[in-house]
Formats: sequence, C-alpha cells, structure tokens
Amino acid sequence: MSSASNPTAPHQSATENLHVSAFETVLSPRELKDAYPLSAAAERTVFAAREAVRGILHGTDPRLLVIAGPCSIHDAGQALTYAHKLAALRSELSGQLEIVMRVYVDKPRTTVGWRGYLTDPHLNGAYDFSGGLRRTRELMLAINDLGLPVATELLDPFVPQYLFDLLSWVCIGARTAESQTHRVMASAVSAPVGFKNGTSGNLKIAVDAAVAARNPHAFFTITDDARACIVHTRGNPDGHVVLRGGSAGPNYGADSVSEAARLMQLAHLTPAVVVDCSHANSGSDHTRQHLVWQDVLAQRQNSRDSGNQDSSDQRSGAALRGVMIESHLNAGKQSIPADLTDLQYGVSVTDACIGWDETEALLRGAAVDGLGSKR
Ligand SMILES: O=C[C@H](O)[C@H](O)COP(=O)(O)O
Ligand SMILES: C=C(OP(=O)(O)O)C(=O)O
Repeated sequence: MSSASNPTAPHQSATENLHVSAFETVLSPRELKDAYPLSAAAERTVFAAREAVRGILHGTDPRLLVIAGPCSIHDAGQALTYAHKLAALRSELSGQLEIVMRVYVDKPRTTVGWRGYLTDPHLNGAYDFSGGLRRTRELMLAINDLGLPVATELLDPFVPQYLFDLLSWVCIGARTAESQTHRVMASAVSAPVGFKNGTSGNLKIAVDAAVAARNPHAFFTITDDARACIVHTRGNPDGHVVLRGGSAGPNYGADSVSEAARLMQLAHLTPAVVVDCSHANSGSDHTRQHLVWQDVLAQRQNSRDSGNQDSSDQRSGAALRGVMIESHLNAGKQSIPADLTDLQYGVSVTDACIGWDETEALLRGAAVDGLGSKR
C-alpha cells in the first residue's frame, strides 16, 4: 500500500497559498479498504446493528440503544481491551439493550487541542493522517469482528469515504450540526445519524439538521480512487436528536425531552431522542453521568406507568430511545504528557470518563424488566 508522500512546498503567488506551508498526499479510500477489507463477520455486525438501531428509533424494537465508550480513542490496544469487555456485556444484555461502542477518532475542539487518533495518531502534532486512517480502520474492523458495533462522530467531510462501511451509528456533533456540509454529508450516510443540539443548547439546530439530512442532496467529495466527484444522495430517513445540554445547563429532563419530541413531530420526524449523559448534561463532571442515566431510565419507567397519554412524562419516556455515556477502562481524564510513557493506562486524554466498573453497573442496572425487552 502506498503511504503519504513527503510534504511538498506549495506554489506561492501574490494571491495563493499565503498561509500554506506544505501539501501532502494521502492514501485513497480504495487503498485503505484493499488493505483492511470488510470481513464477513464485520459486515454481519454492521448490517444487524443498523437494523436494530433503526427498529429502536422507529419504535418497532422496545429495547434501549446504549452508546458507550471513551470520549476519544488514543491507544488501539486499550480500546480493544475495552471492546472485549463491552462485547461480552452486549451479548449478555442483548434482550434489553442494543449496545454500540463509541469509537471517536476525529475530535472537534472549542479552540485548539489534540484532534484525535485519526488525525494525530502519535499524539505528537505530526498529523500522520495516513497512519491514523490505517490504524482507525484496523481498529474498527477488529471491534466489529468481535460482534460489537461501532459508533463515531463524523467531522472531516472526506473521512467517511474511508470508513462508512464499518459504522452502525453516526453522530454529527454540537459544533457542526448547523453546518450544511455536515447535514448534506449525513444525507449520504448508510447508518442512522444522531444530531446534537448546539453548544448554546439550541435544540432547533438538531431538528433542522435531521430535516435537512432526510432530503436528497448533491455535494463535493472524493471517489474510492480519491478523484474529486459530486455525490447525489437519496436522503437519510433515520436522523434523530441527541440532547447534550448547553451553555444554559442540562436538557435531559422530561420537559426538554418532551419539547424535542414535539419539535420533531411538527417537522414530521419520528420523535426519537438519545440523551448524552456527558458534556453539558453532566457539566463535564464524569461523577454526575450516572444521575443523567438514572433520570433517563426513570422517564422511560414513568412513561410505562403513566395512564395519561398526553402527559409530559409519557411523551418524554416514549421518545427516549437511547442513551450515551463516556466511559473508559479507568475513571477520570489526563493531559497528554510531553513524554508519552507517562500516560496513565486506560484514562481519557479528552473529556473525563467513568471507569469500567461503574459502566458495567450502569448497564446491568438498565437491563431490567419493564424498560423494554425483545419479545
Ligand atoms: O468531547 C470532547 C470535547 O468536549 C470536545 O472535543 C471539545 O473539547 P474542548 O472544548 O476541550 O476543545
Ligand atoms: C464532542 C462531543 O460532543 P459534543 O459535540 O456534544 O460536544 C463528543 O461526543 O465527543
């Protein structure tokens, strides 16, 4: 497989490339897929998980979608250790929960910071994209091969061409849900896509994004051979809303969920909501994620117990289809040290995560009768 070529200095004129220091070629999607082809086992995982997630979102499968995993991947070995644990729990709890692993490799930043395993796999600012693409595809394949489906945030508009076939659930994040580039890209995604509310807490951004992505579009991208092309899409019918809180505070409560459901209904979308227990819903304090988690479960329970079909509890519980947690092998977070041998094992290098023991306890606690079981 060819790899990235050496960076070349750009042609500079009075009006061009004034702020560009180098161009560097990168491997094509086909080269990457030839090196790491979709295995039969991974294809089965992805196909079945997408069907299951669609069933949950559209209300034909009563189980709870759970998206769990690190805020960001920074070490493939540690991610696989986590995946083995989660895969075992997924098969044990599959009657009640559809568990998908967060494998987030392209991180949006508020200003600057480490941009993720795909962009900077060596965590040193070298931006070895080709190495990051190889490592990411190899890791996502290995996780799918375990029978554990993969969820990720799509940030860079060309990256999906390299990974689409491995993804069972996709997120468009709070910083990009209002971006047309991301909305039209989502219209092409073969998996269900969740749109987050804006960092301000603006919920309409997410609903508008799902409406935009449901429609056909045409946009610039690259073919498998990395030629520039226009792709024409049919629209994604499985867009939904992910509530992550905002600058005014959390938005996981019954009133917020019910308002999201109302706006989705008005827009002729299936009212399907996923609650992110982290980010502004926990004030980025991992020790508070369990409070959000318990509230989501209580809303689902209340909805089942409530006789009043028009109550806010009933509406919110009925719309709540999924929950996301940021979870790693060990709790907390760490800064990336100058000497990478100083990294603590299994601890997030971006937002703080809960540890494995708490993750297992939360997942087992959710898999109780009455919250939705596969018949
Ligand atoms: O999910 C991770 C972070 O919340 C997101 O990447 C933004 O991080 P930052 O505000 O630290 O840049
Ligand atoms: C960046 C993330 O979330 P948000 O877009 O909600 O900030 C994330 O889930 O990693």
